[in-house]
Amino acid sequence: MAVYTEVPDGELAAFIAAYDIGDVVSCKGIAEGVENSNYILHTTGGSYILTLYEKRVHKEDLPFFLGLMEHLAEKGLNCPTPIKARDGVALRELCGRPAALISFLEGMWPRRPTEKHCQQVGVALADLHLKGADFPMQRPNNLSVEGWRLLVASTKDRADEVKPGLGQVITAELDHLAGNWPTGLARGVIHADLFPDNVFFIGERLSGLIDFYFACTDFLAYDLAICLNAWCFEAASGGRAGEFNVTKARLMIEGYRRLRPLSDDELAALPLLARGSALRFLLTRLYDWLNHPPGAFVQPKDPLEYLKKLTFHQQARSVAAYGL
Ligand SMILES: Nc1ncnc2c1ncn2[C@@H]1O[C@H](COP(=O)(O)OP(=O)(O)O)[C@@H](O)[C@H]1O
Ligand SMILES: N[C@@H](CCOP(=O)(O)O)C(=O)O
Repeated sequence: MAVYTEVPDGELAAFIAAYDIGDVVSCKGIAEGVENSNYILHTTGGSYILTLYEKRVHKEDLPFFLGLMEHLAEKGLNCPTPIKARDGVALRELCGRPAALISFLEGMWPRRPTEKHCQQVGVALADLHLKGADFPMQRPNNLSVEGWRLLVASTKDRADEVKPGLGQVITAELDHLAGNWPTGLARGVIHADLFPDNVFFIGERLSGLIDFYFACTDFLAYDLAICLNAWCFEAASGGRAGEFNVTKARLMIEGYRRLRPLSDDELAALPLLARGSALRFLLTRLYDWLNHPPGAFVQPKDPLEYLKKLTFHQQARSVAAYGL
């Protein structure tokens, strides 16, 4: 469960008193999520998410994340927007942690993504890229090639504890990607973690995007590659466990292209970008797997799920593998 910092009632009341949102009715920790402490806060004025930013989120990045949410929400993207206190400031401190209130979004994330979900995610991702195009701040992606290099260095010696030969696989993959990573593709603001648990639906209609805490400036098509990995492989259990669903991929890419056309270079780079994205999540999961303290309440995610995805993309010869 992701409540690392407990907030005593007195401190909460003092924090909320800085806002014009009424009085606290209830404040409950949210079990989902892994990075930060999140609470659902009901006041006499409405419902909000209270987030206390924990160790992995750097304080200096918060103006980028909060500024981006505000920018996108103002442009009409359905995403949370930071709530400003009476003094006009959204980023504050609570229990010794950076903290912010953001607006509450209705909806549920899909436990079993369908073709319809994937198509709408493609459209929403392109919408985010277009609406983010004039966001003035930049944030380098610290989980691109140089970040992978650091993660490989810190995991390769113990990677074979998870699967024999894994250390060699990640080292060779990093070499391949570092030597071939594209340079000239269209860049802009990307979400960088648009997994099913960060996309809300009401019924079958996409109702909003959350969790902008990995957002950064990088290739737009890399964001699409992240989504292909996160949405288009069948769930680990069930008849087609782990298989790539080419129909979902085609619908997602078509959905994306409806709002933002992909250049020939972007399409040609897709298999490589998908490999990079698979390595990125393989490495962060591997790092967490090897370093999580025994008894920690957040269960680390399975790194080998992303090894299987990486193997699929290594065999993809062109964008035809993704249904185009
Ligand atoms: N703006 C929001 N509106 C409604 N629920 C939210 C909102 N932000 C977060 N949540 C809830 O909190 C959970 C964890 O949020 P998330 O940002 O993914 O956390 P973390 O960054 O710690 O992984 C989500 O799965 C969702 O249930
Ligand atoms: N999506 C990442 C982990 C980050 O989790 P989130 O709850 O912040 O979306 C993964 O699956 O490895």
